[in-house]
Amino acid sequence: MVRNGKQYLESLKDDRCIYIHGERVKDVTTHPAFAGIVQSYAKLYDMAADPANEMTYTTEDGTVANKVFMIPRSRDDLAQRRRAIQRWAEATCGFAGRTPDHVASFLAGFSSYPEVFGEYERNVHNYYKKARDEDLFVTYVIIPPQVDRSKAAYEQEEKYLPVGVLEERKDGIVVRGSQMLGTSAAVSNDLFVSCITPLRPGDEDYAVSFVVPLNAPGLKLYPRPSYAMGKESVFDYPLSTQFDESDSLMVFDDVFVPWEHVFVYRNIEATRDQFHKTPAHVLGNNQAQIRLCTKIKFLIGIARKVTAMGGTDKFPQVQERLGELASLAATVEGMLLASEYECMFDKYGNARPASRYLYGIVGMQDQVYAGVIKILRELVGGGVLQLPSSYHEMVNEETKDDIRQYIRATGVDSEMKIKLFRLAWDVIGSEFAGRHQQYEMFYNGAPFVVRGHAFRNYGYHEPLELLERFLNSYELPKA
Ligand SMILES: Cc1cc2nc3c(=O)[nH]c(=O)nc-3n(C[C@H](O)[C@H](O)[C@H](O)COP(=O)(O)OP(=O)(O)OC[C@H]3O[C@@H](n4cnc5c(N)ncnc54)[C@H](O)[C@@H]3O)c2cc1C
Repeated sequence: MVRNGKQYLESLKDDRCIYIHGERVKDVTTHPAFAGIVQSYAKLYDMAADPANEMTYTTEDGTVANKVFMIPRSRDDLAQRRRAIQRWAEATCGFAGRTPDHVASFLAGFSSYPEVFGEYERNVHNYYKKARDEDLFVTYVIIPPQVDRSKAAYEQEEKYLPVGVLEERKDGIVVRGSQMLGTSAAVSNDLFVSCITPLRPGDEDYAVSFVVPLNAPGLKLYPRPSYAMGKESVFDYPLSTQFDESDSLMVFDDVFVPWEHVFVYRNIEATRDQFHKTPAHVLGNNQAQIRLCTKIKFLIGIARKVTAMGGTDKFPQVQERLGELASLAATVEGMLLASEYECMFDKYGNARPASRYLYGIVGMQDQVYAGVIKILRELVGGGVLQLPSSYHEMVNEETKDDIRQYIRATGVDSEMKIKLFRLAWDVIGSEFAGRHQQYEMFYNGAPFVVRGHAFRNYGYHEPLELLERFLNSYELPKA
């Protein structure tokens, strides 16, 4: 089954426990902090449910599901999956990072490589099929809260700061503690919980993975401030109002998890292997790179239009900067397509995007995004700040003529100019924009972590062979 937007909205009315700006949220679908993103996600579900968008496929079990849940078995599967993910990314201009396709990719990866989960393998399969066939929106928290990064989980000053096993029961486990940083968790159905940072011997109580519904008793969400709230119009803040996914600290106040929702239990090796031995991490990162590629294209569109509007694109220096943007965008897209073209097949027949190219771009992502923003900032100049404080000045009889007269571009009316420059500000300067710079730098791990992926996945045999061949081609001269 593929849900539509209305079904998604209904599924969120479940009395989940969210505290924001001093109050407990009664209905996440109508609360001003979340209503914008909920509507945006509802549109994604409507898109997927519309056959014209070709986002569904028939599963190995004969059911019909969204392609974002697909286990790719060929290069063509990867391409089909990419096109489905790209449709969603285009609908949010790449500004929604934790759309349902992200964790759907992880779940597909888990289910496609069962041996890692040992006795819990059936739970993984069953849950994957449930999420796929009920079209569930699953998000994740896989990072312990920031307390003391120099210590192992078991060495922290209290036992249940990161989430860990409090009690084992006949019918399941009880967990206590917290985890960062649930992007979109407030507006999803289920939460996958685990730990992707390295665990050490002694950390067994934290070496778990499981899923819980967002309304599980004892589960509490503390989102950061909303960037949508207080923004009166989409015109003034087109991204903040529509795509603020929210990020929440998740608190597990003795949450019960039935055994059928446990994937890994007190097993350090399996906690690590679920991400890196299965295709989960590559598929999740492949989704993230498809989104990034779309986002950068969108930003380049803004740069191109801003410079054309101001006539600056006629200057060679500006063309050089646009060329720099073009190179960055083409590098991201090229690496994405190369990872698909050079995909590898594991022993279960899963098609995995080639890690050299995938992690090559993952390792540069913070620099690429920061580079694009820097150039865009340079190209828009102070134009983003010579705008009136809100759309009111554009419609108020007393002020609208001044605005129309002085905020303009050759051949472009003031409404179009302000619309574009407002959008540019929401990309480079608003709180929403700042959060996105933090997001692209950290959502996948700190920069030293992502560059570690690039280091481990490059495959140095080829350059070393090249080097050896050359070194062996000459010798020490005889005396
Ligand atoms: C906007 C946003 C959304 C996010 N969404 C999610 C989500 O949905 N789910 C989820 O699970 N996580 C999410 N995260 C969390 C993300 O995974 C973490 O931010 C990331 O793993 C890095 O952890 P940290 O932020 O605690 O940084 P830290 O690990 O504390 O690192 C901060 C800095 O300290 C230094 N440092 C720390 N440790 C070391 C070390 N061992 N060696 C050298 N230097 C070190 C580095 O300079 C590093 O950049 C999100 C983060 C952001 C910013």
